[in-house]
Order: sequence, then C-alpha cells, then structure tokens
Amino acid sequence: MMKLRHKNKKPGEVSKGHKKISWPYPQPAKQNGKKATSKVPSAPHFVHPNDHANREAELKKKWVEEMREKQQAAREQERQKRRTIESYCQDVLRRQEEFEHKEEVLQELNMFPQLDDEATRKAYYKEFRKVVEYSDVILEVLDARDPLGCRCFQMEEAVLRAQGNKKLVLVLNKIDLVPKEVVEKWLDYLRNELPTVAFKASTQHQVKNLNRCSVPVGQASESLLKSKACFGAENLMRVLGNYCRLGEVRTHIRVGVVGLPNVGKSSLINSLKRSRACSVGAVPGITKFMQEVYLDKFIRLLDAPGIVPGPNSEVGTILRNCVHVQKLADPVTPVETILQRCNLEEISNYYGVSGFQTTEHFLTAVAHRLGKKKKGGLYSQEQAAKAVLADWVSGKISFYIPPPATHTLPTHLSAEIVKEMTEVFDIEDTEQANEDTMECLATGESDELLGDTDPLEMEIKLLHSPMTKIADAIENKTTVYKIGDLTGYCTNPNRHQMGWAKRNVDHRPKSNSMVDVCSVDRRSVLQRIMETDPLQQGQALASALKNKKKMQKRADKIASKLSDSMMSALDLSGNADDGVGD
Ligand SMILES: Nc1nc2c(ncn2[C@@H]2O[C@H](COP(=O)(O)OP(=O)(O)OP(=O)(O)O)[C@@H](O)[C@H]2O)c(=O)[nH]1
Repeated sequence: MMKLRHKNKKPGEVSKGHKKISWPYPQPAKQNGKKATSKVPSAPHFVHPNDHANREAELKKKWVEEMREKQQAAREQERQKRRTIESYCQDVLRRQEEFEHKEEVLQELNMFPQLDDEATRKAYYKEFRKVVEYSDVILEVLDARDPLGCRCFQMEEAVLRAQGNKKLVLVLNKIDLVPKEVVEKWLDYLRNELPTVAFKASTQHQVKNLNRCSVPVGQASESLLKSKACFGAENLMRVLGNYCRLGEVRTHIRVGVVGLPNVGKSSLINSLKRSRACSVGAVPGITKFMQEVYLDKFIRLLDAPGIVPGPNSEVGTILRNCVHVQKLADPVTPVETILQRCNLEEISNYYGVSGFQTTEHFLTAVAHRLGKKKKGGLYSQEQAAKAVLADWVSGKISFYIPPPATHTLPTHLSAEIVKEMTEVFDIEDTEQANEDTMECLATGESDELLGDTDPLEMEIKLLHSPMTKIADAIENKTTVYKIGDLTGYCTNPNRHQMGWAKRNVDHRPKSNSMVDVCSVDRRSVLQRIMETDPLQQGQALASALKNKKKMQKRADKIASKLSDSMMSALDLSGNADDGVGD
C-alpha cells in the first residue's frame, strides 16, 4: 500500500512528516505563493542537464567557502578572547629566537655557497653540520686528480672549531686516475698537514661482495689498476683502528665522511662495508641526507651530502663535477678550460677529431662525431660540450694537477694541530700502509685478492693457478706433468672438452716441460689476516673462507674433468686392462 501511495505521488509533492531539504543558495522566487513561470510559455526552453549540474556544483562550492570563512573568523575571535599579555610576550620571544637562528644559519651558509637552490643549500649544510656534530673522526675525501681544488678549508675550520676535539684525516681517492709518482708526491705534500691515506674505491655495480685488494698499490699492472676492486681499505681501517685503541679500553667511534660532491664519499663507504650501503652515481648531489652505516662493532660511518666552497657558475666548480652537467646554462666555457689544461693530442685521439682551431670548431666536430643535432639539423655545440664534460667528470679524459713545489701550512692549521693528528693516528704506521697500497696497485699480484673476484682478476688468478698449468700441459701433446707422486704425459688433449675458455695471453710452454703441481699455498692469506686490524679479522676470515670454498668447488670441477682426460690419455680404462690381460 505504501508503495502504491508513493508511486501515485506527483513530482514535487512532499510527504507529511518529511521536511523539504533546501540548499542555502537561492531557489527560484515564488510569486504570491506560486512558482514564477516564464512569461512566454509558448517558446520551448531546453536546459541541458549538464548546465544544471554545473550551476549546482558552483553554488555548492561557493557555499562551502563561505562556511569555511565564517568558521575561521569564529575561531580567531575565540583565540583573541583567550589571549593574555603573557602568552603574547612568549609568542613574540619565540618568533624572535626563530628569526635569529635563521639569520645565523644564513650567515654560515654564505661561507658555503653551494647550490643555486637556497632550500637545497640549506638542507645539505644542515646535514653536514649534523655529521660533524655526531662524528669523532672526519674523513675528508679528495679527488687525487686535483686534491687542493677539492679541499674545503672552511669545512676543515668548522671541524676543528667544533666541540669534542674532532680529528681530521684526508683520503686521497681515485688514485687509479693519476700516475703513481704524482700520487706519491701528493701524499708527501698533504702529510705535512694531516694524516693522509691513499685510496681507490670499488667501482663495481653489484650489491654485495665488493672486491677489496690487500696487495700494495705501487706495483700494480695497468689492467689490475683499471680493475674495479678497491685498494687501500686496510690502511684506512688500520688508521681508524689506531684511533679506537687510543685508551686502555677500545672505544666505539663514529666516522663522518665529508667532501665535495662526486669525490667518491659514498663509494668509499661501500668499499669499506663491501656492499652497496649508499647510493652512488656519476652526477653530483646523489647523497641528500646523512646516512649511518655500521661497519663493525666499533666503527660507524656517516655519509654526508657534498658541499661546495664557491659559486656554482665558477668553471673550477663545474670541472670538479659539483654542478649537474645537464643543468648547465653555459657548458661551452668549461670545455674551453679543459682544452687549455689537457693534452690536445690525447683529446683529439679520444674523439677522433683533429685540426680544430677553436673550441667552437672542436665542439662542432665532436657533435658531428657523436651525432648531436638540434632542431633544424644543425650540430649542437651545447650537447657536444655536455658530452665532453660528462666524459671529463667520469675520468675518461685523463687529467691531473701535480702538487706545488713548496709547501706552506694553511692558516687554519698550526704546528700543534699537525703534531696532535700525527700522534693520534700513528702516522708512521699510515705512511707504511700507504706505501703498501701503492705497491699493491703496481704489483698485479692479484692472487692476494680476498673475496669474490671480477672476471678480469679471476683471469689473472687463473693464469698463475696450477690447474691452468695442467690444462696447458694437456694441451701441449709432449708436456710431462707431475701431480704429487704421479707423473704422466698427455697424448690426447681435448681442451674444449674441459670447457676452458680461450685466453688472449699465450703463456703455454713451447717445448717439453715438467710442471710441478702442489697444493695452493694459503699460508700468506692467513698470515695477512692475522696482521690485519683485529676489528677486521672476523670479516677477512669469513671472506677468505668463502673464497676458498668457491675456489675449492672450482678446483674439484676442474680436477674431475682433468682425471677423466687423464684416464683416457694414460689409457688406464678397462680397455687398457684388457690389453694387459691379453
Ligand atoms: N675511477 C674511480 N672512480 C671512482 C672512485 N671512487 C668513486 N668513483 C666514481 O665517482 C663517482 C661519484 O662517486 P660517489 O661515491 O657517488 O661520490 P659522492 O662523493 O658520494 O657524491 P655525492 O653523493 O654527490 O656527494 C661514481 O661514478 C663512482 O663510480 C675511484 O676510486 N676511482
């Protein structure tokens, strides 16, 4: 029944007991209780349903805004009622304090005009301050290609002035991009001021098991030097370990890693941690916030965003990769400086262009080579300049600055400070360690590598391994080989059966030769582990064991293949027995 009654209701009728809901916005006016009707009823007026909905939505929005304003006014009125003189004074004082603090920060920021974006500058500087505040030791990372250019004296001053007697250590990173003699000269120069450690961060892209080479740096072959493994980590750990052991009881320390953008701060942390704990990239400003990384029980590392001591537009700042290359308004001027500073022949060879007279000619030729065109098909000098700058900052164009002939102590460092830092970090120990690092880079003794190795290093390792010698012996038909007491020769070698990849380097014996095969000597690795910082021994041991297992697995695989080959070669199979029987 109800349904029926409802159905019969005319549109617009309101049932009893129900109030008609009306919008606060104006309804069509009624005339004498009747709805106003159009004066020309005969003319049909079609209103599109969308127009009606839009108008309703507009009116609704207006009403909501009005209501909000009314509410705000009411709240403000209420607040004014409650406000006393006392609270008013407190509010004024608080605001004044806030203002003074902001002024202070801005004044300090002017010392570090880092990025054009004021907010970013402020945020990065705040993070740097935090790192200095929380750290006991600060590692200032310098690019070995231009260490003085990367040094930030204001930053060092800020560290030395900070409360808590903070210690400073310089880390000469990217030593692989500079000749060994230049690195040595820089080490001598910088050691007159602060303890300095030579370093080459791992440039591997993997997440875990970053390679670390414990071989000294100075004797590394060209290929090993260009490998992606890290060098100098043990020296650095030793320096930090010395500081931990200063008192009777070993202390926990926080180590802040600071420096200009892109000098390799995050790469250094990752290399010490041996995993990708921090983001790394060839563009500046990858690190934006302070990040804490637990190295071991005693040492925590703090990664800081890079800060720049100079205006962004300066060519020097641009060439130090402190500014994002792609965002540069004028990339041509820095390229002009590059051409003045670098070996033109080398650059010409690298880009395959020659005979250029001006920077513009050079850039047009490079744009032509790289196919960098702008709208209209013209070659773009800007794009070519950005490509050259990108190569420059990533170290593809070789460049370095030798140290000044004479040394003068910077004003913020005194003889007492130098003496104190030297004693605290046991500088003699550090110097010895640096020499080791230099030797390690030069020797090419990659069998000293601990942990997982990359293909290049594995290649070098395999070249010297006894198993390789056997494989080579088998390949040479007349080679006599000896495994323990067993002596034999191979007449039917099948290298491909054994699954050995062909190597470029030919070091196979050309004549009959005897290859002595003894078990791989692991003594030196253990000895080395014993010599490392006790803090690192656990990690080094675990890494060595893992490596040993891997090598063992590989050796087993090779041995089983080898024994198969030998069985057939020496004819010790069933056929041979038959022969003997006959
Ligand atoms: N050849 C070489 N390249 C390195 C070395 N250390 C770092 N790099 C490279 O330098 C670039 C910058 O490294 P990052 O570790 O991101 O530098 P960062 O100082 O943390 O940079 P920001 O986060 O911008 O402050 C990366 O492309 C690294 O691969 C090194 O020892 N040798």
